[in-house]
Amino acid sequence: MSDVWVDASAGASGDMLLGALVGAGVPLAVLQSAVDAVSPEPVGLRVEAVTRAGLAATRVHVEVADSIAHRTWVEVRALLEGAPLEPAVRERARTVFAALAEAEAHVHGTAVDDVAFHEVGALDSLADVVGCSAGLAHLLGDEGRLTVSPIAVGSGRIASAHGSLPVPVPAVTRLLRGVATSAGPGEGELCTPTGAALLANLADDVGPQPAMAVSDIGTGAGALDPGTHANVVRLLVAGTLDAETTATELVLETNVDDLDPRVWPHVLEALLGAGAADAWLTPIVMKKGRPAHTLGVLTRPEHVEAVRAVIWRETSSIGVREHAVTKRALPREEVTVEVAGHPVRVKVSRAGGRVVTAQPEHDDCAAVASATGWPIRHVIDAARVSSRPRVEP
Ligand SMILES: O=C([S-])c1cc(C(=O)S)c[n+]([C@@H]2O[C@H](COP(=O)(O)O)[C@@H](O)[C@H]2O)c1
Ligand code: NI
Repeated sequence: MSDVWVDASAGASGDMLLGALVGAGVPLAVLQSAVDAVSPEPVGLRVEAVTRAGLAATRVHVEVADSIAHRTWVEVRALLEGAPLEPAVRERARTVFAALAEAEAHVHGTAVDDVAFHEVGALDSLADVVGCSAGLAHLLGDEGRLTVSPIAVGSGRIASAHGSLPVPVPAVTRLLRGVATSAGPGEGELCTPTGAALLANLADDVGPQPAMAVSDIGTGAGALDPGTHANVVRLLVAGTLDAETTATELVLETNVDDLDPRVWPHVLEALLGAGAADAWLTPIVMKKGRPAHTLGVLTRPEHVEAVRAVIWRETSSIGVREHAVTKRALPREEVTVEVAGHPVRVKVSRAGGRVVTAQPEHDDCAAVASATGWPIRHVIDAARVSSRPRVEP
């Protein structure tokens, strides 16, 4: 299961979306077997690497020898219902064609069941809708969300089965009601009825790219290469974010009331040197009202012998309590930024893909403060601000 974002800022068509899906890593066989399941005649899908205005893109050719120039919505629905398709694929394809039928019926003033698709009813459109439905079902699984950018529709006029049509064509304007659209980067029909029906009906949200750690990118091209802009649709797949980790570690504790307090910093340093994940002191008042300290150490099991040896050697303790604890940790990464020309490491942690902390390394900040004479709190602020564009989605 992955979340997906489609960038339709240069428009979209069924074949462009097929290309973007294959470019993002959906096996061609996933699309081909869904198309084979529905098509009454052989349909071949062929992949070609192309460029559009200097961008490398994937084009999927739909190769058909369709004998029927148009199909009614009732015929298309029967094909979908009779086909051995995964339910998630059938439902998506049915929803998309139902939307196309409703749009056509509205535009031409006919009953939905009487709609006869011309161009959009041919086998290549069936392949576009069913292939895209299968590809998206493959990426999204049960829980993935599909977000689509505002859609470029184009401008001008085109020739169609209805003669010359204004762009966006009437079916597209109907299909994209309520969806953010604009003319976009070039003249002509940038968004076709099939592209519009797929995006408008299969998207969970419309908007800019959501927070995601992108793992795969597909750039899909259709037949048109207008030369004015890269006529492509991009599809970004969210990777699996590093999961929160869970580990069993040990906490060692001992109460000490008779150690020269000046040696504690050395003890803590020696414990960290022996492999402890953390070591700390807590002031306490012990039996008989004596001021004392609890020494606490967190360590992975493989370091417990060495840690215990430091306690025996460096402190006056003659007994420790040891218990296993569950340690849960967020994934973290390190980025290095520059403050006044000096490097400062910043530790970044994420939860559910969102940055929850960005903490500049104190030693680096102290080094910059002493090199520049800046107050250290200003160095810390500057490091945080510099890290922001690098760490926030
Ligand atoms: O096939 C029909 S009835 C049809 C209707 C309309 C309307 O806007 S109404 C437009 N078109 C044009 O056909 C081609 C193919 O569309 P695809 O979605 O199959 O790529 C396209 O240029 C449409 O604008 C067809
Ligand atoms: Ni029409």
